[in-house]
Amino acid sequence: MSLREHALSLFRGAVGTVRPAPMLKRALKLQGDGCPQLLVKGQAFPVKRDLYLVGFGKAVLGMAAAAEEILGDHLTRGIINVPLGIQESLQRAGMQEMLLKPHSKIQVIEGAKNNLPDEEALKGAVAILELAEGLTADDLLLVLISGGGSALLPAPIPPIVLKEKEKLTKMLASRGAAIQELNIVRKTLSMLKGGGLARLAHPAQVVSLILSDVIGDPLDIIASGPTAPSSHSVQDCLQILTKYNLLHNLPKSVQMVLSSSPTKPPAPENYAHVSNIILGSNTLALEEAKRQAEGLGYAALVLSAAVQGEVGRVATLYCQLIQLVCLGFASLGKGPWSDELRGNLLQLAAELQIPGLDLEEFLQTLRGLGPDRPVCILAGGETTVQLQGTGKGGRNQELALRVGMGLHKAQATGASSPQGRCEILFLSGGTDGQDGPTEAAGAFCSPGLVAEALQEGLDVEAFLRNNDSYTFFSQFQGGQHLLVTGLTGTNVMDIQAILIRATERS
Ligand SMILES: Nc1ncnc2c1ncn2[C@@H]1O[C@H](COP(=O)(O)OP(=O)(O)OP(=O)(O)O)[C@@H](O)[C@H]1O
Ligand SMILES: O=C(O)[C@H](O)CO
Repeated sequence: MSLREHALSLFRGAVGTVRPAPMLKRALKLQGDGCPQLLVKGQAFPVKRDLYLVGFGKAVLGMAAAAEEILGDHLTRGIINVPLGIQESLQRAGMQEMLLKPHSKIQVIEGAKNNLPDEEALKGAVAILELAEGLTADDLLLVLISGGGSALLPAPIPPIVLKEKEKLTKMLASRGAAIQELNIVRKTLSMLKGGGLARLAHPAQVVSLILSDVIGDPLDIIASGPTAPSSHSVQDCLQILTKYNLLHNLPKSVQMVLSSSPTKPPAPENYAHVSNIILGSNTLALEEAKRQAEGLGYAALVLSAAVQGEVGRVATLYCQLIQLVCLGFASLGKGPWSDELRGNLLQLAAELQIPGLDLEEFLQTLRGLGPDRPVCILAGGETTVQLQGTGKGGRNQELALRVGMGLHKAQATGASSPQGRCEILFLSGGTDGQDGPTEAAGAFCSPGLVAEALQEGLDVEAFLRNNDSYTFFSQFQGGQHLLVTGLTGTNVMDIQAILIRATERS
């Protein structure tokens, strides 16, 4: 099998493990008929009376379909808020298993066009709020949460109206606020976010099943943490509004809510009736890819599930890592060149501030692998692209193209480049199957990409300048280096795989 076939199979395996149906079937069970119990990853929750389900997020339709199959007649009623048009597009894609059955007890509300809160999403949020408010101590509320949940669960604290909240969110996003910052502000202005849903559902038992699309899987940030205790105060929100120069332009309603917000978030004791359980994450997807890579004979290592930073810097990090592995294959791993490369790599990793990454340790493990086995380095997270051009692309395709350019430059500068002794493949893909506004999930690249593109009259630098990675990959060698999976129905950010094997013994 080619490296490319291996990479594709690893990507599919990683995504497969966090698809709603297998993920829920692994984690959720209902046991006993007389006094049934919900079992989630081994934790038991008695269903004393009624069992309700609510959900919000891009992957929630498939999660709800799988959950209803497991819960059967024990489910009393449910409401889910999902993206506009999702039922039709899943139907069209032939993904029947992600759709609810004809006589489902779960009501589906579609809204949040373009991932922005709207009247439909508000209607759904109000329906969920009313359901939660009416629960008793004998009820159990199962909450399904995935990325995109924030826009699908808008419930602004009066007198704030939806349009005002939407405008503020848009302004924060356009000024470059990170998802953590955006969601801290959303939590402060919402009745349901920041633990609000869980507090409203009290005294019912609340069990939330979460598919994480945020680096580090922070419960209080994913979908703005509607069932998680918030560690943020109104002070944090004010700081963010100040940082983005928005404090002095706030509508009266927002000012009123901010000035009457309690200075401290509700204490953790208010959440004794709640369990938040992460069912799927980038880490889980990478673990599966690692397992499968080992099965294919690779020495497989996970670099990090939290790779973040400007796409060009991240591409450099991957190029340098590839160089180091190839040096190892060429038995050139000791000496000044390697030390310089190592130093650069460590400095770059420090700059990128990848949470939890101990690169020194990673490099040591890498070095200990020995020269004979093919190497698979896996990583995940989300890069950022500062759009300069007007082209069509996504962060994964741009990353792959930049890695291709980096490897080309490294090859051109080193006469005895260690890359010559290695076969190398890089893949980056979005686990949701859609990279930016394109039909592809990502792209593959290898060191020959730039030179081969030139033979077809394609100038990679020019495509990069115009953020036109999708157009490049569509044209280059008939589009065969695009990763096309179609919508996957899940989302745990992006995944990268680097596969390297020696072509000759030195
Ligand atoms: N022409 C382009 N080239 C490179 N990146 C682009 C381009 N156009 C948009 N993007 C990037 O695509 C991203 C938006 O796409 P996408 O919807 O896949 O990501 P998202 O909003 O983070 O959603 P999700 O988390 O569901 O994947 C933004 O990060 C944006 O910078
Ligand atoms: O919905 C949201 O807030 C984002 O997708 C992060 O979870």
